[in-house]
Amino acid sequence: MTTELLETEPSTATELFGERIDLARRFTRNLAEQGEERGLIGPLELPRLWSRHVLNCAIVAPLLRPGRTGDVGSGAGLPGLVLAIARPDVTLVLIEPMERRVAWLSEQVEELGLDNVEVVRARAEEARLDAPLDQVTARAVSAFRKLIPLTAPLVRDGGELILMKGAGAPAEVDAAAKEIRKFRLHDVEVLTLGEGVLDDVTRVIRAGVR
Ligand SMILES: C[S@@+](CC[C@H](N)C(=O)[O-])C[C@H]1O[C@@H](n2cnc3c(N)ncnc32)[C@H](O)[C@@H]1O
Repeated sequence: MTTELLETEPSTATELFGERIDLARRFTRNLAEQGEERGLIGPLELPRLWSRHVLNCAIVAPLLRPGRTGDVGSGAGLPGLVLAIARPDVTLVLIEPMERRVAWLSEQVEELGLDNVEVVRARAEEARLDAPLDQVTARAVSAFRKLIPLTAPLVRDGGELILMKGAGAPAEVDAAAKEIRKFRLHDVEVLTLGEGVLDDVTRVIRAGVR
């Protein structure tokens, strides 16, 4: 596939990835070259692949604690692979049910030489993990109230959900009152990341898991 339309790398990329910028460039280029034909990104995404996707995910990296973070519904590796590149001190467990997406994720782990990623082919509600996770991320998987039962059971007591959301995040929190109580989430907040840094801010619902 042609990568002529690939967005010029924004200068913020180097700030967000530091010395790991070359890995981020390789991942972005691989996604630009193969993403559309492999059904990972839509045809209109190349001109905004850095700003709307890769950087939008990288801005979340400082929220991760050292330990094991799951990414439910990783798809193309957003945010899971981007976070693994930005945070080599964190192990990312990518939980994705679709075989061809799992194949892509595994290939990228190998190609980029990432030693802090585990790929698990499963639906989140059926995933059998060795140990509870410290945190779980998800992006563009489903509404918060539906994500809670998929993600909270995977997280240890004292861990967190970090769910990437759009402008409707506050309304999603309001709509999830029943699930928040049922799964004993606490300190549920909507964060806005990247103001003045990214073209489009990133919104995150962060919640503690008891
Ligand atoms: C719209 S894609 C988003 C992919 C990626 N997170 C992104 O932001 O580009 C949703 C992904 O969630 C996965 N998915 C759907 N239901 C799931 C479930 N119950 N458990 C884990 N993954 C799921 C799909 O296979 C798909 O890869």
